Amino acid sequence: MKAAVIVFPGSNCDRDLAVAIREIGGTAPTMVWHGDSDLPDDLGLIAVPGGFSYGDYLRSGAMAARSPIMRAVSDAAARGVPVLGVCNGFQVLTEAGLLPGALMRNAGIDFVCRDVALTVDNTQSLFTSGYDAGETITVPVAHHDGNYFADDATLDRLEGEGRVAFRYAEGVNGSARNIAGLLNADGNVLGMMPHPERRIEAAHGGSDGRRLFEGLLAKVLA
Ligand SMILES: NC(=O)CC[C@H](N)C(=O)O
Repeated sequence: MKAAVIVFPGSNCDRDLAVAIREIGGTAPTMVWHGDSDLPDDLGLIAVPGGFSYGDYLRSGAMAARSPIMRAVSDAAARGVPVLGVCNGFQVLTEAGLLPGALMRNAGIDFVCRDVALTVDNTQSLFTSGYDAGETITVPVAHHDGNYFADDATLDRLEGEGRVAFRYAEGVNGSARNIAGLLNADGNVLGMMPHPERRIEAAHGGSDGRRLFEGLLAKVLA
């Protein structure tokens, strides 16, 4: 199986994701332009990268969610193909309706760019099996629209279904219930604001993000 990384005008973490997938999964992903209509066959993973797609105009991720390739991404997700959205990728996936809720402007208004502590809430998922239950990891964030919102009934349901993958150990951006990463109902789509691809080797200051790719890629690229 192969991986694909979707590239939008304004993506800036597409190469970082590609490097993580190539170095940890052993195979370079196919880079797929947003204007394409089709994805490669036999995909084991679709990665939607961070950045400022379409300059974050209208709302972060709103225009990218309506680009031609996202129809193919939605169809693939519905067939069970794993989809990982990081930062702007998470915003794109919520705007595309693949994940519930919305990512609003950070409560403190400012862009937040720093390492944050995350608790791994669900270690049973496809994406988080590389972590130990209750573990706290350190991964960087860099965003101005990371303030996750959903109504209380939705939040209760998401928590009850074990769909909160990662939580901020302390407040970062005003996110409801400190949600930093969220799974879809079938568990094959993960959106997360922190950047695991920016924490995969000692030169990055640590490798807590690496285990997400190790756990995930061993399964989906086999
Ligand atoms: N690093 C990123 O992906 C930035 C995400 C987004 N455009 C924001 O600033 O909220």
